[in-house]
Amino acid sequence: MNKVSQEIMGLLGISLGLDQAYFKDFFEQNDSILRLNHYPPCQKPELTLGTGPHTDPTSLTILHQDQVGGLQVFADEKWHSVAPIPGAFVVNVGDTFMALTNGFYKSCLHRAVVNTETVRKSLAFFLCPKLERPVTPAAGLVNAENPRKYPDFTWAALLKFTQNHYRADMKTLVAFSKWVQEQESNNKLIP
Ligand SMILES: O=C(O)CCC(=O)C(=O)O
Ligand SMILES: [Fe+2]
Repeated sequence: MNKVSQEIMGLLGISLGLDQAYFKDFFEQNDSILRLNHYPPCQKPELTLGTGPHTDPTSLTILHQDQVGGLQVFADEKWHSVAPIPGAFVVNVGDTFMALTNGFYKSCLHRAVVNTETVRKSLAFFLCPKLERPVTPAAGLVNAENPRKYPDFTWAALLKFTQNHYRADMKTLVAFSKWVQEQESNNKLIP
């Protein structure tokens, strides 16, 4: 998974006019996460969600879903089911990559629904930067037409924010940026 994600990072760098090595180098050392999601059947699936609408706070997600189906992405103002394809992964951009590209790549809003019949499982690999490495956009992606959109931060701080203060949703990066700026101005007030 690490290797696949590095290759994708090489291609994403090229797509932005950066060197192929740019994001590969950035993520060569990483504090990535592997998570198994387990969704039991539910008698009233219309009253709940397996995973509520959110963007992944991480950088890149490589998701394997079983054949049950349940993943949905939000595009063109509606939810679309992502039908499972045997042997295929679903690849999503997350908030940290959105910040690294100064908003050129957008994180993808998604959710998972449940059903009355069948257990569903998915396995997600989340590519993340090293915990303490500053997340700052590539210089070539910031200019007068595209000013800085997000403050510098560390993955450690965003992870803590989503785990301790704020449940990841569709506005995570905006809420987090505000929180970072508040913390910085509070620190300036303390002599
Ligand atoms: O189970 C799924 O298909 C989605 C899981 C997910 O969005 C997540 O783990 O962040
Ligand atoms: Fe997710």
